[in-house]
Amino acid sequence: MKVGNRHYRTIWLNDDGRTIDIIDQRWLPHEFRIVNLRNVEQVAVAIRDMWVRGAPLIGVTAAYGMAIAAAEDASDAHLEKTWEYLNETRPTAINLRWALNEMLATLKPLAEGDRAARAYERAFEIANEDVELNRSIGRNGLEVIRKIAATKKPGEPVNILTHCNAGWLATVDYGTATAPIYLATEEGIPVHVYVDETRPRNQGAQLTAWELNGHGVPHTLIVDNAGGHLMQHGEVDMVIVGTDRTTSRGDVCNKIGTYLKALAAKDNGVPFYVALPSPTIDWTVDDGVAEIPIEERDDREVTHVQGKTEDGKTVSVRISPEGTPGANPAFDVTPARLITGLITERGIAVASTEGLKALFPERS
Ligand SMILES: CSC[C@H]1O[C@H](OP(=O)(O)O)[C@H](O)[C@@H]1O
Repeated sequence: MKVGNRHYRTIWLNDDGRTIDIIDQRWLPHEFRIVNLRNVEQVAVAIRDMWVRGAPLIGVTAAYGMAIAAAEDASDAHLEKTWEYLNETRPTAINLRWALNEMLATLKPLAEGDRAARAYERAFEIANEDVELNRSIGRNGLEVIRKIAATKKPGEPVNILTHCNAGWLATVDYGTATAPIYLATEEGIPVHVYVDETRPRNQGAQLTAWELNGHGVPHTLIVDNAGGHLMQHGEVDMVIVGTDRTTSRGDVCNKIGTYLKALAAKDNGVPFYVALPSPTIDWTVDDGVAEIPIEERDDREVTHVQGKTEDGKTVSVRISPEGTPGANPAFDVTPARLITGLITERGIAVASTEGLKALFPERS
């Protein structure tokens, strides 16, 4: 996506042809920092500590991590050890395991001497596939926005609420939930986005707001707890969010707080859509609440908040008393019954086993 007058992806191969460069998202919106990841350990830290985040981007970063590993030592043992090491970085987004499996399946049939080159090639392919999947999600989601726009008075915007960041920063480019918003804006359909701040890591306030600003999309930052009130007062025409893992029956695991938005949307008759590329579907899992591991992050993310001082320093300050512990589940699961539609690269599926199999018959 364009940042100033330059087009960026969130991750790319460094000119040295071996290491990878990423946008270090911890410093946005105040600083746009690019960092170079030189080895598998640095890739693991970048994923675990959310220098990069977002299910598809986590997967692509891990894929490049496998390529760096293959360049170090292309033996089965080293690749399998790297698989384990990177798979442990974050437990919830299925794209991480999907990408690692994809890389192992690509490399193991090859002679060791051919593995490194193919690994970088495959990682780059996965990155490009992500961009194409997101463009398709954008086109399919645009239909939903167009239909709502047709019910509005001329010039009146389609009011969309989104939670966390499922934008281009969560993927290689375009995003999932934001892709239809970007296409609608480019087509001249008036849209306005309510951006949930998304405590505790504030991906909405710090990342989605930054993205929408950069793309000229009208938006308003709101506290997470305001969404239900806005829906009660007819201020929200639709909700669109991303997902870190969607089950074979359409249960959706996403950033903590998504479930509460879905409940409010159901109670107020507001359409609730989830945008996802098919690698985010975990066909081996049925009941999301019972089966999806929910990442528990450091409670310091709850007891402290990061911001920028007036003199430009990024600081983290405590907001609760010393000694008050925090609980920090990073995701929750929205049951399929609360979801209006799953916007995939192949079209919009009803959130059900049958709905997903209709779009992905090869999974029947
Ligand atoms: C397009 S996936 C985006 C998804 O990932 C985010 O989680 P995190 O920032 O912790 O990686 C959030 O759940 C987004 O909806």
